Amino acid sequence: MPKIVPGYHITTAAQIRAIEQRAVDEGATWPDLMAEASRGMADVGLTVIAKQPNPAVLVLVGSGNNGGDALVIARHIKEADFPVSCYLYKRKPQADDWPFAAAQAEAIPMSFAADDSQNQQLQQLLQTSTFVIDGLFGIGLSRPLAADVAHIIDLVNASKLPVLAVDVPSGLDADNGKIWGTIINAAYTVAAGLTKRGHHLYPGAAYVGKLAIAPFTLPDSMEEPMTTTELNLATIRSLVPARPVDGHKDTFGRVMVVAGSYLYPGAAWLAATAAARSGAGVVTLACPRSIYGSTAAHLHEVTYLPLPEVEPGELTEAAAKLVHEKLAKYKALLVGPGLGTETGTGDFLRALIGLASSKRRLGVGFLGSNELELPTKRKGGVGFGLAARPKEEAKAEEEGPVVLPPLVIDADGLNILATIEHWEEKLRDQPVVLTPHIGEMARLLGEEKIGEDHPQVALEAAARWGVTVVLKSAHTIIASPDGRLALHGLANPALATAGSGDILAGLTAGLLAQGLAPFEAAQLAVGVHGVAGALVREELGERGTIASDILNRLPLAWRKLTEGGLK
Ligand SMILES: NC(=O)C1=CN([C@@H]2O[C@H](COP(=O)(O)OP(=O)(O)OC[C@H]3O[C@@H](n4cnc5c(N)ncnc54)[C@H](OP(=O)(O)O)[C@@H]3O)[C@@H](O)[C@H]2O)[C@H](O)CC1
Ligand SMILES: [K+]
Repeated sequence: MPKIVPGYHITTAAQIRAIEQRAVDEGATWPDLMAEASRGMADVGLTVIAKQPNPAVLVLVGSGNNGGDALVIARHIKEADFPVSCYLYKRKPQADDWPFAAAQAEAIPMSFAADDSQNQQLQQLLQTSTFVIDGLFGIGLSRPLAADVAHIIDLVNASKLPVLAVDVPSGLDADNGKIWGTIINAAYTVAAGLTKRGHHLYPGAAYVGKLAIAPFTLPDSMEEPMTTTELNLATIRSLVPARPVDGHKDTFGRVMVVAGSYLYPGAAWLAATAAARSGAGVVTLACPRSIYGSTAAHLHEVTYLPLPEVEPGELTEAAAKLVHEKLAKYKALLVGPGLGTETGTGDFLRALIGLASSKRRLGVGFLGSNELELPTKRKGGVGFGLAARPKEEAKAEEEGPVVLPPLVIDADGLNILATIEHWEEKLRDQPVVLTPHIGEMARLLGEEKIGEDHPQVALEAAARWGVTVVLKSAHTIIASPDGRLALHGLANPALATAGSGDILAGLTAGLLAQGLAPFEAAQLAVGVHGVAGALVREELGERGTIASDILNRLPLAWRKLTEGGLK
């Protein structure tokens, strides 16, 4: 089985070039590669063209191999007996340009942008055409578009004709979804061989339209490992953990959710309910005393650990001790949603995860950590370890060291973290998932705003901090410290509602409790959250939806994932 799987692996421009090179090293020729990819792209185009009453196709041809593909596609359209003409940008007739020569041999009409300074020919062609193939630029575009070609793209978009983009819509940066000035607004995009990161990342992803993949014989082996995967229904499904019929509460794991405050009680409710709806066995909500009564009055499916406050809205370091005392049985800990960022709450969080506080340093370690150096007796150490190991549990109780289960830090937990110098020292290489949105990410990085290449930002941060990072935006990115990346390309405005992040954090913790590794738990949480969001949109539309609509559709989302669809 090839190591590279279309629809699963996503490439960068450099990776696709390495793949092409390897295919050539293994005996393929460049014309072979182009012929194969272009055949698949033409087939997608022809299915649409064939449905039009009097189709006439205009093919835009650039100077590189994307334009080469477009010329081969033009021939296939001609062979299928549909009228076709080409408009060439910076592509001069040259003897060694075989795609050009082959198209010319078929007597396909050619117009040259170089002879059309006012774009009159182009406008005429657009008026007499019913369909456009965009082969101006593919993965070779990595600088702002020249004004002349930007104008060509604007005219094509203004024509409102359906466009099929060859590999990527021209104007898109294939590596990061950036738009180089302007971009073809494609109704269809056919990726050559594999999808590229840019297909899945906004703002460019909004112009991709329906995305298909043209088959391309992939080399069986690649020196450079394929590290980016696509979170689609199939891949999400593959992550769902088995649910033994004889399972019980502890089989499915206990989750401790530390969330909520006087001003933000709803976040606690959303995060804890999502953890419960993740399939976890038991959820305990550790929330400030000031909201305990009202929360417990309507959230009945979780157990509670009311936490002491300095005053309503501000926790104390003593609350951390209380959580530590209960943690031994828990397989995952979520901290942050709606906590607020008061000073006492900051002290609480530092103490909870064993980060140095202004007053003193508490030792905290993590579950499953080899490097855990638990502090000596009675010093109140905290580390990561495997929960519910009776001996260690007893030892922890006797000696004081606290073992943290896999941890999710979200929202205000991240805002507090960002105020602590070298916060990553404690978390590095531990089973930790951070779930920042763009603003929280900037704070964690100590920057005003993050770079435009979000996958790169997330990957570098995950590697630097040694934790899994879920960078939330219209296209959520999940980066593992070992360099793996998962992209969830389906933007869903129904998910962009207050409280949606609390649900994602609760789901992630719930899946960690069920034994998934951080990168897998994060992907599945993003995936099932997305499926629930899609169900909300299907049923209620995009406007007026609230976070609890998503929460209520989580069971259906699981059913859709495990039973393969709803009736
Ligand atoms: N398996 C596969 O993925 C296959 C992909 N194929 C197709 O090949 C293209 C990539 O082709 P490439 O030639 O590397 O690059 P492009 O065609 O995208 O563009 C390069 C040309 O564009 C010029 N350029 C670049 N930026 C600009 C700009 N801002 N303004 C104007 N012109 C620009 C560039 O000129 P230079 O001056 O930089 O040299 C090039 O002339 C891929 O996307 C697929 O469609 C193959 O078919 C094989 C299989
Ligand atoms: K293109």
